[in-house]
Amino acid sequence: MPSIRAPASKQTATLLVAVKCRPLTEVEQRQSRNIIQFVDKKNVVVLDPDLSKDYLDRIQNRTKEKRYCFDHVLGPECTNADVYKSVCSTIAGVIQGLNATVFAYGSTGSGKTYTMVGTRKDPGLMVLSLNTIFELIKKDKCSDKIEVSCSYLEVYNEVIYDLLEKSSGHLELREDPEHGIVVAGLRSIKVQSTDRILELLNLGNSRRKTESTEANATSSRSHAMLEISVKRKQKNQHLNQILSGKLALVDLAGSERASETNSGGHKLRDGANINRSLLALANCINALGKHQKKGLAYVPYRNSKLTRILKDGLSGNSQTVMIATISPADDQYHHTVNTLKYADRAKEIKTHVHKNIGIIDTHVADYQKMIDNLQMEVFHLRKELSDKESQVSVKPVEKASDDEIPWLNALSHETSENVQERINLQKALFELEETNLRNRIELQRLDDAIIRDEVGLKFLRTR
Ligand SMILES: Nc1ncnc2c1ncn2[C@@H]1O[C@H](COP(=O)(O)OP(=O)(O)OP(=O)(O)O)[C@@H](O)[C@H]1O
Repeated sequence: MPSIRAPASKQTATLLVAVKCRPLTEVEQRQSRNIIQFVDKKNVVVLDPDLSKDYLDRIQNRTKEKRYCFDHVLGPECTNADVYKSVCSTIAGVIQGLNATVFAYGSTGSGKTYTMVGTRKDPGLMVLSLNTIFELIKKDKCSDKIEVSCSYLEVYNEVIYDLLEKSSGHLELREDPEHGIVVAGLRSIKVQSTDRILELLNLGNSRRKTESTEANATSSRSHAMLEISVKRKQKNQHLNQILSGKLALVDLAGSERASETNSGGHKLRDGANINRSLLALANCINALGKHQKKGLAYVPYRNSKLTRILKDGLSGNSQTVMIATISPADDQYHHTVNTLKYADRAKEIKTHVHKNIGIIDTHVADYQKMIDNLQMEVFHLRKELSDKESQVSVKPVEKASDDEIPWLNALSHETSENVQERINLQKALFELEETNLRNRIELQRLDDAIIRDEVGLKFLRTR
């Protein structure tokens, strides 16, 4: 396993928020009115669904009309490829060791699954980002070894299931000191092409819990997360480095009111759990939004499995995109405004992005060998440096006669070359000493770990 080093540099990123409004469905076209107006590519207006309000109400601010501004707003005519274009800048970093999270948030039937998974004719963000990752890997010119693997999970009724396992049991979350929150026992499958991931994606989707509700014929009753992890093994003269980037694509279940979905029994319980985790997510978004405005605030990540899984995407090491999906129908006014209210708060959220750089486990003996080689190199460089220095001070100049001038010119040229070479050697020496020092620290760390293990073993044996 690679050990993750402290990041070299962190960059603060702001959560990117895009709003996608789906078209009216056939039924809605007959029964509902469109209340969404797109002012431009960033501004959207939700009209008051009450048509009886007149001009006077409007100018006296008595209407429920609301105006919002986001990074991108996309109307019903936009395809998933258009949505993808506006958020794809976050995806490319994944093959360079950065983390990215894309999640769709919105009420039941607003188009989350359509945006994330899509259809054959209009593939969703999961498929489009996978295409990008494999295209980038194909175009990559360096000789690094790149490995792609994927996992797919769902959170249903506050229990985590592996969608890539036929009869997955309940999985638990574990806090790992190096990798943060991990799902213990989740299957991660190595893949070599988009087609293979699509196969796994379809398989996972077929296992996902869906129900027909009054609000949506194929309503997702669980939150699903597809995670693509890209490991790039870099080899240089002295170090075996590994860059590991992750892309998490999340299709949340829809928030809903029991009365609207006309549910009872287990459907009612599903709904309550879905709402509970979405409420926890909304509370985290609220707290994080305040946190940016007024200083530190408590963020209740631990209130649901969903928020614990999304913790990194919401405030940790990740470039994050929120796609807020809305319906244009007037009877969805409250849901639409609610979704846009949270999306508006999410604009304030900041994350801290840095590359995940690890060192591939190297045996202690290999480190010793590396240190020996580096010490030999340092010795040779020192010797070369002192030889050059003695050469420069060989011939004292007394008086320059005419026939000595070419010789003096040559000497001056040689001196400046020697000085340059000395500088280069000095630089190389510094670099080698630095690498040497890093290796010693790693060696010390490994020694400490061995001692700790031995003490642990002794303790166990004496019990
Ligand atoms: N951009 C779109 N273009 C055409 N149809 C769409 C679009 N977005 C959504 N739809 C249609 O709207 C309906 C609901 O969409 P979808 O199932 O994606 O909603 P959802 O938000 O995932 O709902 P739930 O939370 O209940 O799972 C579907 O019939 C889907 O085909």
